Amino acid sequence: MVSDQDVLNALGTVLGPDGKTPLPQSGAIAGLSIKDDKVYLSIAIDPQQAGALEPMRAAAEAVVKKLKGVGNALVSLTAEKQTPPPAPPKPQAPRSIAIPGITHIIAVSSGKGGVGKSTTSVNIALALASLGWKVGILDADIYGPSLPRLLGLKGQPESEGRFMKPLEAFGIKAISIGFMVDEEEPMVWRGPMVMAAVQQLLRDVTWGELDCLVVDMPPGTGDAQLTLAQNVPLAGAVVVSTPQDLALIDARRGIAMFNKVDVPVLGIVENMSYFLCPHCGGRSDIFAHGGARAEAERLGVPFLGEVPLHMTIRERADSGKPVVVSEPDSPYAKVYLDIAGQIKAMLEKGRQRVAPKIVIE
Ligand SMILES: Nc1ncnc2c1ncn2[C@@H]1O[C@H](COP(=O)(O)OP(=O)(O)OP(=O)(O)O)[C@@H](O)[C@H]1O
Repeated sequence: MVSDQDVLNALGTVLGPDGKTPLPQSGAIAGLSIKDDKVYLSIAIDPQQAGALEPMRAAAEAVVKKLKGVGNALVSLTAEKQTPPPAPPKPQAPRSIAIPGITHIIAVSSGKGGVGKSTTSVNIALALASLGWKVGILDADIYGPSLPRLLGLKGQPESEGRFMKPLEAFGIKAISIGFMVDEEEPMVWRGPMVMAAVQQLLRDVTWGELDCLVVDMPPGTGDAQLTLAQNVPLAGAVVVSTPQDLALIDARRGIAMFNKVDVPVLGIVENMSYFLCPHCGGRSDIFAHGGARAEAERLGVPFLGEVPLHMTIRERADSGKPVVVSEPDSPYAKVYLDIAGQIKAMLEKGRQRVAPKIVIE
């Protein structure tokens, strides 16, 4: 069967809407899905240009159809509506196709880097597993894939035909975008490229049956993050922030991004909320903790919990044995278990994603 990468390689010979940049790098690929031998591709364009860009659409369809293993290809031009429709919102079919076997997919995101998003993702994933769920984690952090380090994983995933077998640690399945790129090779990721790589990690991996797949998103709210939030069939998103005002401004942007694409925000986690001294156990509110709780209240999203800044959390995370599994009875593990419990309850209650409004021209 043909892969997303094969399709993108073939599309490299077709110029995108500006007539200069190859389609995969043009930023215009809005969606790609492959079902058996059928390829569905959508290209985002300015609706005014629908007629002029028909030859581009036809050329893209032709090159994909020519690929070995492709029985049929359907390429469509799409455009997000420029002016909001006055009609009341109606539930729509989800734009992104669900992944068979996976019940819920959640994103863990942060408005900026370095706030402890990956540490939080891994501990939440492990906490969900210890609450009895079958869990997977997908590290989509293009700027610094850290899952292998956090879970103490070594080696590459084995392939099973055209599928990749996820690695396993502490009972959860794990795959990282780090496996798809050469670390030595600098590369500029565009939103659609991230999406193509993530689609591959979502769909070409033998995840099996999962109650929840946790996606560790790239930090920030740019093009790559927006494309991901829009195209992965997310049941919800968790936003991680530190308590400083600046981080909270970024967290607010993150929440706005998910609101824009109608992904429900399951809540905010305040990481490095307060400092717990490893010697005397005393607590210091270094960054004037509590900002994220206030922000969550202001924005009307749930506040999931405060994770202290503590040596043990860092040491355990950085040595590949996160606190939730290495010190399950510690107060730090309890914080993550409590957060995971709230997430699990919300997902079980079935807060459904409402898909963004898309117009097919
Ligand atoms: N609550 C915490 N207490 C102590 N150290 C922490 C805590 N959370 C994260 N850290 C440490 O902070 C560093 C950055 O964390 P992490 O890699 O999870 O951040 P990130 O937001 O995913 O970063 P990036 O966006 O750059 O990938 C790591 O060394 C991690 O161990």
